Amino acid sequence: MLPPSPPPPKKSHQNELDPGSRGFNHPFFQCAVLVLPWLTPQELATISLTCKTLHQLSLSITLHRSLDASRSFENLPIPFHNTVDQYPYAHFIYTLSQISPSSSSSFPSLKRQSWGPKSSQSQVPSGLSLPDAEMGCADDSMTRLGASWVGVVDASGCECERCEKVSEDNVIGCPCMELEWSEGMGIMSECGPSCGCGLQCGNRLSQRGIQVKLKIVRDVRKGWGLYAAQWIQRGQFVCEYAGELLTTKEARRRQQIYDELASDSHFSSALLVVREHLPSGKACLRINIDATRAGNVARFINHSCDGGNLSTVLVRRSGALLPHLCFFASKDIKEDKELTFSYGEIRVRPKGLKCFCSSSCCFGTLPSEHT
Ligand SMILES: C[S@@+](CC[C@H](N)C(=O)[O-])C[C@H]1O[C@@H](n2cnc3c(N)ncnc32)[C@H](O)[C@@H]1O
Repeated sequence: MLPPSPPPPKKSHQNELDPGSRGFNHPFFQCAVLVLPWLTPQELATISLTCKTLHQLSLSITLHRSLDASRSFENLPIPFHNTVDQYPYAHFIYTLSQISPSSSSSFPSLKRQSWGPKSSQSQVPSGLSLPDAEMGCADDSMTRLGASWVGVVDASGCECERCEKVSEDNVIGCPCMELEWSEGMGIMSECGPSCGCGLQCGNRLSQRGIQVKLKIVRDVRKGWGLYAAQWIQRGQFVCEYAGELLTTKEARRRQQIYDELASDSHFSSALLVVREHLPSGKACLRINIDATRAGNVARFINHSCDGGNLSTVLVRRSGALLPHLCFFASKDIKEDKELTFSYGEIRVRPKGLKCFCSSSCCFGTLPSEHT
C-alpha cells in the first residue's frame, strides 16, 4: 500500500540545491519538475527528504494526485477523501478502457505513468489488440454478478445509416441495440467500430466516459471505496471496469500471488472474473480483468452481500470481438452513498477476508472462488 505524504526534510539534508542558495530556476529543479510526476509515492517520499524545494514540489504533486484519481483522463475530476489514516491517494496506472495482453507486456507506460501538475495525458493505450478468451467452464463455478437488472436511462437509439434500416419484423431502429439479462448480469449491445455513427450516437452510452460526479473515500476497514458525489438515477451508466485483460493461466498465477500478499498485509487486489454462458449452454466465455496494476476508478468499488446499488452489464459493441464490463445504477443513489455490487456468491475459503459491508444479510466473509 501507500506510504504517507512526504515528511518535511531534516535540516541536515538541506544542501546546495536549496532555493536559498541556487534559486528555483536552477536547471536541476526544472528537470525535477519533469521527472517527479513519474515517481511512485515511495520514490517521491525519499526524494522529498533531500531538500526543501524537492519537498515542496513533492507536496504539490501529492496534492494534485489526491484531487483527481483519473489524472484528467475522465470528463470530471474524481478526488480522494481520507479522514481515517495518512494515505492521501492510491497509486496505480490509469486506463480508460481494457488493455490487451500484448500491449500490457510490451508497453512501457504500464510500469510508469506521469501523474502530477505536469502530467502528460497520452500514456496508456486502450485495447490495442484482441485479448485471449478461453472457452469452457464448469457450471458450479459460475460467477453471479450484480443486482437485479433495470432499464437503461439515456439510451436513445442510433443515427447511423445501418441503424436506419427496417428490421425483419418491420421495426425501424438500431439493429445493434439489444438488452437482456441472465444469471444476474445484464447483456447489452451498442453501436461499435462496424457502425457508421460517431461517439455522439445515442447507442454508445458506455463509450463516452464517466458522466456522473464520483469520489473515492477511505474506510478504516474496507480501504478505499467509490462513492456518488451527486444523485444518480436508477439505470444511469456509471463506469466501465477497465484493466488488463488476462489469459486464464495468467489470471490464476496472479490470483495466487494476490492471495499470499493479502494474507499478511493490507494489500487489495482488483482481479475480476466474468463468465458469460453462451446460448448453447455448454460453454462460456471467460473474461479476466485485472485492475490491480492498471485500471480506472471501478477498481475501488467494494463488495456488498445484498447486491449493492450497481448492476454489472456486459456491453457488446458492434464489430468488436470482446465485450466490456460496465456498471449501471440498479437503484436511485443519493449523493455521498457508497457504490457497491456483489462480487459473487461462492465462498471456497470459509476463513477468507472479512466482509464489512454492514448489510443485514452480510455473510461475514468476502466471496472467493478458485479462479
Ligand atoms: C476491488 S478492491 C476494492 C477497493 C479496495 N477497498 C481498495 O482499497 O483498493 C477489492 C478489495 O477491497 C476490499 N473490500 C471490498 N469489499 C469489502 C467489504 N465488503 N469488506 C471488507 N473489505 C472489502 C478487500 O480487500 C478486497 O480484496
